[in-house]
Amino acid sequence: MPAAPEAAGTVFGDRLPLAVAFCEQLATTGVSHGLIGPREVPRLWERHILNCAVVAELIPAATGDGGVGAGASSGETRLSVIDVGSGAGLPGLALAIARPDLHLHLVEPMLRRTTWLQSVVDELALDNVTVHRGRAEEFAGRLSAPVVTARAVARIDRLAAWCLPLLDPAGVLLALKGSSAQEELDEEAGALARLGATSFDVVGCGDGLVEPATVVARVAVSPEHRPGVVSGGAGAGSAGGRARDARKARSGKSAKSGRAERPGQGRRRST
Ligand SMILES: C[S@@+](CC[C@H](N)C(=O)[O-])C[C@H]1O[C@@H](n2cnc3c(N)ncnc32)[C@H](O)[C@@H]1O
Repeated sequence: MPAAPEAAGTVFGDRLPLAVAFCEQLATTGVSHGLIGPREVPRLWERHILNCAVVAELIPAATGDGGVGAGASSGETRLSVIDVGSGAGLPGLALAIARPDLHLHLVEPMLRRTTWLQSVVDELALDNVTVHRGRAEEFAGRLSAPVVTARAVARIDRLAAWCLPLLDPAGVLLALKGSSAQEELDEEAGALARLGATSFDVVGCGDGLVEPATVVARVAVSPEHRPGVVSGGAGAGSAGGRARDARKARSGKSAKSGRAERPGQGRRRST
């Protein structure tokens, strides 16, 4: 197992032993259960654990009033975050370890993966994580939070169609992306607006901690946004969306109708 770099101490503080235990799980059972490739083991810290944990910079501190999603337990004072397509717990478990003031809801459809995720949660005795088995779309109206995260799950238009219905009013989707982030946002600006996004931008995280910086596509919804409402459709208005709509039409299924509002779009880029 690779040794924890110095930055890990800065990011995880007194929870570093939990991060080391997570790294151990990834390097052993994560590989043997097929959740992470063996070639990733030497770079687990830099490319995966730290790269994900630094996204905590973009998540506000819990205010004490809960910020609790529809699916979260009552009485919860931690800020809820939904991680869609958690896979091997990235970024969900890395964030839960770095930020005990958050409650992470890990949404993952594959049984093999949710079983592994739950075993890691139990092994590390994390009391701020709930594992949910299912596709993000199935949780619209059942689970919501002020922040939704996702890494390597889908292109931004499809991801927004799945994730924006999980956002509370004025909530934000943080999609960990590579260098394609700005291009994807530019290409899917219309689709994002139809899906209810009011602004989007690209931000870099982990300055001085990870190299290169983690690139995040940030998509926000308005204070009037209603959780559970699925507007537009995956890739509505995009070439991919039109192709999917055409396939649905040919197969006799109707494409989802869209709210055709076009709110203002932010395009600030900072790194
Ligand atoms: C390439 S993996 C990425 C896993 C992890 N986020 C990471 O960065 O290592 C994509 C994950 O998204 C999950 N996934 C695919 N479609 C999904 C959906 N509609 N809702 C939730 N998860 C989904 C897959 O099961 C898979 O675990």
